[in-house]
Amino acid sequence: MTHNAYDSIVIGGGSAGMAFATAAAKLGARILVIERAELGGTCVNRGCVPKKILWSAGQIARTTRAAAAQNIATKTVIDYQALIAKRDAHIADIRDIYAGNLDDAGVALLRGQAAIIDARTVDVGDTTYTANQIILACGGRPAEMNIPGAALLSNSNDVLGWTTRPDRITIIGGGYIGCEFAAIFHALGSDVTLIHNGPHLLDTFPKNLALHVQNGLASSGIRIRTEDGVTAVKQTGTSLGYTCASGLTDTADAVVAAAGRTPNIDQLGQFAETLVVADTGALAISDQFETSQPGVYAIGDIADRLPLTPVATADGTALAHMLYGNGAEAVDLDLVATTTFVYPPAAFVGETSIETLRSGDLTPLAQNVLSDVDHNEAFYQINAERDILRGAAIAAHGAEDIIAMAAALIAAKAPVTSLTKATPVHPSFAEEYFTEQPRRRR
Ligand SMILES: Cc1cc2nc3c(=O)[nH]c(=O)nc-3n(C[C@H](O)[C@H](O)[C@H](O)COP(=O)(O)OP(=O)(O)OC[C@H]3O[C@@H](n4cnc5c(N)ncnc54)[C@H](O)[C@@H]3O)c2cc1C
Ligand SMILES: NC(=O)c1ccc[n+]([C@@H]2O[C@H](COP(=O)([O-])OP(=O)(O)OC[C@H]3O[C@@H](n4cnc5c(N)ncnc54)[C@H](O)[C@@H]3O)[C@@H](O)[C@H]2O)c1
Repeated sequence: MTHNAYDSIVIGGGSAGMAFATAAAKLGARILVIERAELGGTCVNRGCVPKKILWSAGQIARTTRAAAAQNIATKTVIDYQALIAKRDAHIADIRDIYAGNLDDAGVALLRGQAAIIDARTVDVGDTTYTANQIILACGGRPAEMNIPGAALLSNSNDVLGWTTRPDRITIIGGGYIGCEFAAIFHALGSDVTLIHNGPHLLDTFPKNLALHVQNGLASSGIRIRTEDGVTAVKQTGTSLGYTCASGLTDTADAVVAAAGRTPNIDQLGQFAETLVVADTGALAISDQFETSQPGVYAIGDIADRLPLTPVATADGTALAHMLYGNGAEAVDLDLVATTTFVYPPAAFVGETSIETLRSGDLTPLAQNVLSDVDHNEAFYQINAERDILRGAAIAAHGAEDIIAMAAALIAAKAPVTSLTKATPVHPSFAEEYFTEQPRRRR
């Protein structure tokens, strides 16, 4: 049977697909979304949302532990099962809201695994659907590791599905996911080892910020092994035994692979093999999100952009306006703020390898009374070019919010002097770099 009632077929109901579909439908287009699993995709079900809820619980555990160490509170132990139940109920609500949003916008939703037949045709099971454009918003999945015993490894999907917390966890890969899981599970009470193949963690972050995070994780009690990797895993009684390239052997209750992600291009049928792939492994696209096949577009993690939710969402919305509205521009990747949710969170935006106006480690006055027993110092770096703000890196409580303000100043090409014109709050972290830094420079 063939259905031909659509302007665009969207494969994938995650952040990118949802944003495109609702925006395009509101512009009057007839849209079909095909989703094989839960609406909301990675971010809602297996990424940002469940992770940030665990991170928040870890924050509570750390703060109360610090307060208990200073004899001003009793220690709090997080009930992991209750936390997971509450988290999953919250996620189910988000999925319902997403289904309602599609319905309200008049988007048709089909559950199933889609395969592209040609630039206008998609099959789901025995049924064929055609449209003027096909939008690939299929996201990615955890990269598999090709080592003996790989089947014993957990990936980020498994970790965020855990209903009990392992006591001893080893994590392979010191990128966003590895650092976040290490910080969160250590905060919740697990013994954590983090093994990374590069010279330092977070190799896509400004080096000073990455080293600050690494020192913080290490001084909180996480064992970090750089320039190493896991070469084999095996079952050893009730634990897992593993061997490293360096020759080290150890055991853990869970060994987690956090060694990158693979775009879901290979699950779309033979036609997808004709699409040109960029060096990153994601689909090469034009400024208008078109792949190498005219009429086939790619947005979100499957496209060669930045694999972050706000980029997926903004690109989805932009493509809808390009195809059905008055046009739009893709977001400027140089102005995307990003954060790794460790303690405190570490964020950066813009150009951080040019002239550093000032940078340093701080123990903010505002936090002294309740500073954690382990490492909890803040870090900041402000970069400028010819007295125009160009970049910022911050590790501090609230960095994920502060960095958005820095991004706005940088987008506005604000002069460095704008930092001194406004007066920040006291006591606060902001006063340390908003006020003192430019004044000291003069
Ligand atoms: C553990 C973790 C934590 C993260 N934390 C953050 C964070 O804090 N902040 C941030 O900005 N980003 C974070 N990310 C990244 C963020 O989740 C992704 O960038 C974002 O979800 C990408 O959205 P997407 O729509 O491109 O893909 P997805 O959300 O993966 O959606 C793709 C959808 O397509 C469906 N699909 C795939 N193939 C087919 C097919 N053939 N047929 C039908 N359906 C198909 C999938 O089931 C899926 O639902 C995190 C990622 C992970 C893994
Ligand atoms: N807070 C956030 O915004 C957030 C959180 C999680 C994920 N994400 C997104 O998801 C993407 C994927 O995250 P990720 O952490 O899986 O990937 P990543 O690419 O950020 O980090 C993976 C790291 O693992 C290391 N590695 C690879 N193979 C290894 C091996 N065999 N042994 C030891 N180390 C190895 C790599 O050097 C790399 O630094 C990120 O790039 C990011 O865009 C964002």
